[in-house]
Amino acid sequence: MRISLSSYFAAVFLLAIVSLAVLAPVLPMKDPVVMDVLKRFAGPSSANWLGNDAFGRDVFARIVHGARASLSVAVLAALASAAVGVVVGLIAGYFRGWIELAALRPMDIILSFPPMLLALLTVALVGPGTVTLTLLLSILFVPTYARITYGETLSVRNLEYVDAARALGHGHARIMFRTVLPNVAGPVFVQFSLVVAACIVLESGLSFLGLGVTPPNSSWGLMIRDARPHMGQNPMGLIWPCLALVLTVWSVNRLCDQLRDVLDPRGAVKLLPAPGLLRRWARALPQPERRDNPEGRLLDVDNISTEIRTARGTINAVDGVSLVVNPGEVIALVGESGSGKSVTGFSIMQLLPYRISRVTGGSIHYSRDPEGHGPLERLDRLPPESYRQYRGNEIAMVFQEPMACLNPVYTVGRQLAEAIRAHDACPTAELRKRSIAALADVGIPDPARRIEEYPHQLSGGMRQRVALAIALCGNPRLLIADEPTTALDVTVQAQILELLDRIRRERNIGLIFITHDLGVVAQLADRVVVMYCGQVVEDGSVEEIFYHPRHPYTRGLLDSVPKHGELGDKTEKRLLSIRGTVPSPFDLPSGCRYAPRCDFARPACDKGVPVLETVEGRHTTRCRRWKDIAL
Ligand SMILES: Nc1ncnc2c1ncn2[C@@H]1O[C@H](COP(=O)(O)OP(=O)(O)OP(=O)(O)O)[C@@H](O)[C@H]1O
Repeated sequence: MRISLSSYFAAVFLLAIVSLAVLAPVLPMKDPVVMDVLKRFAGPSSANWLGNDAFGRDVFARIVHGARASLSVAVLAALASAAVGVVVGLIAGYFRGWIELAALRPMDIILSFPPMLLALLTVALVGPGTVTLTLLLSILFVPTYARITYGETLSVRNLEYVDAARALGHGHARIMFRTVLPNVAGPVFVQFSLVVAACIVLESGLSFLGLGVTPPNSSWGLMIRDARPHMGQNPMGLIWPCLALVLTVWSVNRLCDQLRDVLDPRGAVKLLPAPGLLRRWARALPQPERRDNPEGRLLDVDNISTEIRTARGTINAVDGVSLVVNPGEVIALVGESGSGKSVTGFSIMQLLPYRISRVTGGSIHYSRDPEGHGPLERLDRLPPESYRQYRGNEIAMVFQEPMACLNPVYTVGRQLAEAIRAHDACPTAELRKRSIAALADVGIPDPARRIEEYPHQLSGGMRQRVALAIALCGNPRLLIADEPTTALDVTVQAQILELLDRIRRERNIGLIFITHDLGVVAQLADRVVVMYCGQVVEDGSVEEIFYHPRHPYTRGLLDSVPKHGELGDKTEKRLLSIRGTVPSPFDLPSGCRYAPRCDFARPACDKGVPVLETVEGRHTTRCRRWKDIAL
């Protein structure tokens, strides 16, 4: 990134003025308060570089000491207000609800007062002085930071990389400060420059009015106040403090603007350390209910329903879904867009859209025993803090769009290191080695170089491999992959599928593969669960689903797949599409939800929702007519 010449100038000017201000007491300078009436309005000389003011005081010394007062008040106030405002904005935007209300209302109250009026009132009541001024300015500018951070947090909090951080089992504080904050830091930096500038101007204004820094101390506002009555006689007395003021304000703005560009997205802001305490606390939280696991299942989702509240009303995005995953087994969850596949995955991961959705019924059990047959633990009743023990460590998730779920401001190495550290206390010296090994494991060439790169420097396929490497850092035994290949081209798609298959076999991971592409399913899955309008309409082995479908919707999906030799002659015919469209979740048919689009529907199909009937073994269908129709 190119740094402009004006930024260099701003940096040099600020460095000079700040150094002078800090070192003022030890520099061999004139005393800024000592008067010499004989030198009244004397011009610049080798002894007095910028001349003398109306009381014969050295103007250069007063400018430097004025910088000390103006800058310390402004920077301290801007930092204090930033510290409070950013935390308030983050908490309000991240948690929302009543916390949002409680955090933001006081901000609105402060904002409703014009700053100058409030400053005048307070200083008039408390009395002028540097400490009062700093405190006052700090309070005045908290709301501006809070509102900016709040707005930015709202736009970031639902992005996939925040979900991915949750999926890794990170706590709220860690997500807020290490995932969300770096992504909202840009506007906060710009705001910091504006607040410093505004504080310098306000301090000068109040000192000019005699309500800020008090004589004999020096400040730029006081200098302007002293020079104003003599501006005809000695215009330079006014120009020097004004010039110092303008150049400082401009330099701060310029520099913060450039800093924002440097830090986002190709730099990293160092933030709070990992809250290990929260992790330890999570281990002491309520433990799940247990039940026997004679069949050795890894995951047993039984009849879960999930509702989502929208502006138009509440929808049952998932309605009585059951599925079972055994260790090392691949379950493909297929169906058209909006059939509830992702919501099923999010329900298992407890990553449903915050506050607007919840699992309303059914149960989700998971076995932590790597040997199988260990007890099944009930996850759906666990409080979120307890559930975090499972996310990342036991159950991980990869998402459709890797660019959106990788944090754009961190290098690949740092994101891997975070993921590794989230699961075990890996020593810093080993982190790099383990990050490189994790990348090599997902087939990334030259991993030592790649860990130094940012997500935008990688191809789509590589990003997905990185996302997978991050998801695997906690050695999960169940992986939910939500359309991980949809955003990739066909060749890369095939490579990612091969990779998933290899990793699954090597680690005996159970995989729920969410897709709308039956072609992909044939390559990877052991079983297929077909979903339509939030319900499972057919569940069977790959052979049963591909060669002996027992639901007309499954047949329709199969007919929509482009010709694939390995699927047998049934698909080697003209490409068909299912007529009609998926019904709106607000207006679902009262009987079989597929009936309006089904070529085999009879009037009886509209009466009551059909139940899942067993065809044979674990093969089930939600079609009343499966015995009568030839598919
Ligand atoms: N955050 C949300 N707010 C409102 N409705 C939602 C939200 N997320 C999902 N839905 C609704 O829930 C239903 C199921 O959505 P879901 O994303 O699970 O479908 P899907 O089968 O995964 O589709 P796709 O293949 O397009 O991802 C849809 O009707 C969808 O509109």
